[in-house]
Amino acid sequence: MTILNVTVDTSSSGRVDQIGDGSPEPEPEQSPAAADVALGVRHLCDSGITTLPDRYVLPPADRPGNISPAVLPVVDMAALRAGDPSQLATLDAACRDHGFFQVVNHGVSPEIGRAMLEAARRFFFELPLAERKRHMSGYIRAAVRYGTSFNQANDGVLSWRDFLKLLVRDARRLADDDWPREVRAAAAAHAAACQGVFRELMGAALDALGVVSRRGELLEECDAGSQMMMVNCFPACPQPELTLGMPPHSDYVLLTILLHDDVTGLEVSYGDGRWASVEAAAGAVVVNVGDHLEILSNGRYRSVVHRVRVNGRRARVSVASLHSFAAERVISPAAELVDDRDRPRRYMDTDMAAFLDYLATAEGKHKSFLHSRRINVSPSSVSSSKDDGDSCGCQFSP
Ligand SMILES: O=C(O)CCC(=O)C(=O)O
Ligand SMILES: [Fe+2]
Repeated sequence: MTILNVTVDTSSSGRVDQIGDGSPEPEPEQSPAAADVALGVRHLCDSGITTLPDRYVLPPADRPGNISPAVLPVVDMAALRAGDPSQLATLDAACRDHGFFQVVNHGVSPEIGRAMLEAARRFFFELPLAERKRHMSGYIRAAVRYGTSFNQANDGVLSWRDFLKLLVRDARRLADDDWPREVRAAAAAHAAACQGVFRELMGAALDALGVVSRRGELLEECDAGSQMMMVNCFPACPQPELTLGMPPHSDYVLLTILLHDDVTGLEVSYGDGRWASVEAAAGAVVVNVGDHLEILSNGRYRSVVHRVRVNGRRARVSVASLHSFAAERVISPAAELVDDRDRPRRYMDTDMAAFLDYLATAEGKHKSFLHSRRINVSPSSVSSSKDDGDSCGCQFSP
């Protein structure tokens, strides 16, 4: 996988770490409080705050409330590899009805994930600010970017999150010299493992969708596509009930492979205002469908809105590996999934320019990009009655 001449880094929806949100260094005229905010939540915690600064306080309607656990479908990768048709049906249903699922028997050594999380913790919690700051950058194509919140330049309310973005520039030489040396080896091993899982799941998803004519070509595009790892840090928060670690968003990619520690926090939307918390079996990998796969599948698969809740007692660390085609590629519904009779085309062509245009005008509305690409079709002309037009919603009832 090589990402050359990429104008904009591919990332998940709504984030501008890839677009450049101005200098994260505090401006000289900023008040000390503003400067602290720009340096991230990890730094705010070190400064000894006991209440949540106003910039992080969400309006009551957007605060996290009571939720129940989500029951994520389980996809057995070993059975998929063995060509078990019922497992392909399980994957198909998971992408269609849930958008999130857990993968077991993926073949990735648990040591790789453990080492990645340990390296992330060392980076965020052991490195002094002066060291971490060296990786702060406003340069949009930086292979490394240390930042805070979600879309720091546009966020009306900031998110209780710091992150380290690691762009994979060359899949054959993963240990990028620009990546912080504290995480380099662990991140390279983890990135390679995620690529393998992504490739296998995409092959199976294309089979399940019946995308046969261009299957090989599309998988080659996956191999030559984009990968970015977002290493997220959600420190323990003084008033967790007033804020979020990540606001509601969907991921602007084909698939996201998610690794997190034993602290819960990820929540998925039912699409009707209710949320469910994601818990995966030990050793399982959590995977979610992104906007590009929803479009490629012409709405058969769902890119589900999710968010992260923070915790009053324990810090949480997660690593999202975001995978798609090359960043400059136009994404359209697959030809096999569109016809003039009962499967009208449901999405406009989408590219990075459309995404950036949307972001520039959509302050805070991280979750609506996909909706802006939808073509309204009358329900009577759609064969699948499953999709009620709200692509955010999913089914997680036990
Ligand atoms: O921390 C998590 O569990 C989710 C992170 C996430 O949604 C993302 O990085 O896009
Ligand atoms: Fe996400």
